[in-house]
Amino acid sequence: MLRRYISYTTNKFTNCRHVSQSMLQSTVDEKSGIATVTMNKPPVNSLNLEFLEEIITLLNKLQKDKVRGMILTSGLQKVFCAGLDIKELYKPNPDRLTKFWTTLQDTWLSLYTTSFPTVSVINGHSPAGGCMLAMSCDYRVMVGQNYRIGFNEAKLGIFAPKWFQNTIIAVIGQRKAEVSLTTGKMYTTDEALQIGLVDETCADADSALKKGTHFLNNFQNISPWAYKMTKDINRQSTIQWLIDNKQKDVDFTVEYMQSPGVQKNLELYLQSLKSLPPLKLISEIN
Ligand SMILES: CCCCCC/C=C\CC(=O)SCCNC(=O)CCNC(=O)[C@H](O)C(C)(C)COP(=O)(O)OP(=O)(O)OC[C@H]1O[C@@H](n2cnc3c(N)ncnc32)[C@H](O)[C@@H]1OP(=O)(O)O
Repeated sequence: MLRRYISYTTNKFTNCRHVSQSMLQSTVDEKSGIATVTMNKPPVNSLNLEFLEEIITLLNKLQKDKVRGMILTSGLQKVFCAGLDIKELYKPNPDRLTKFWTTLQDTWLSLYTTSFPTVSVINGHSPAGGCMLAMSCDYRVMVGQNYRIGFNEAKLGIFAPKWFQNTIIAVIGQRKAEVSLTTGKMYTTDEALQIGLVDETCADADSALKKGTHFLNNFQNISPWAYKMTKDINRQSTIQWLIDNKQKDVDFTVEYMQSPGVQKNLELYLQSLKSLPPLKLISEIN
């Protein structure tokens, strides 16, 4: 098993504090208080149990450190996040799947309710759970024209649970969310901007980071308390639904995922991941 470690260092030349875990790197700019969190779990930043646990640990640490904002991005070449690790869902061990799904719920609750503003800089493909990660931030900047983003769960023969769907509805509205989720369409950068899945686009990652920082600078003169209260009230019904239905959601998912039909669909999808040439899959599923 990989040894996990956390180290903290301060770089006196850049005035940045670095936090490094095995799959996440975080740098806090001392002057602005903005943390840049880079996901680095090759090959595709898929969300497995251990990765989700690291995300929660880091979010708690950033909260404790009272950062003023966070930019979430990827250190990989062409993938922001490939969504849930399909290996957690295919032929699952029920105990691990229970822990995985509970941790996914907790990750979402932590990210969706942060006391500081958050931006995702989407510098690569971002399907399903990857798109959900981006949607759970307050603002999204997508880089370049080569990547796809969207909710392709239906293409895997599965569906997004209510709290996933409500998060999307809050961003793009009921009608667009329904079309997006039922068709499983993966959007180009321009299409994503057009339907409001992302707030801004730009040519390269550096400019996207600048745009993200620019958005976070809006909060320099906003009381953190006013920010947090406003966000909580705005997101309250979706958050409360999950808090009230956590166990029911876990029980349903664990049972549903183990059903033969779902397992067959996942098997076929995993095969297609192996057999299609690189990047063909994501364009095939448009
Ligand atoms: C009540 C039920 C509730 C269910 C709720 C479900 C909610 C969310 C579901 C999900 O998030 S499911 C995951 C959806 N994700 C995808 O469909 C992405 C599939 N992947 C791709 O399209 C491509 O891999 C990519 C992301 C565009 C990257 O392409 P690239 O050419 O760079 O890399 P590949 O060669 O395709 O992949 C490398 C390596 O990674 C494996 N892999 C890719 N995605 C995943 C994944 N999501 N989980 C696990 N593993 C993944 C892929 O199989 C390759 O493995 P190897 O062949 O190297 O072993």
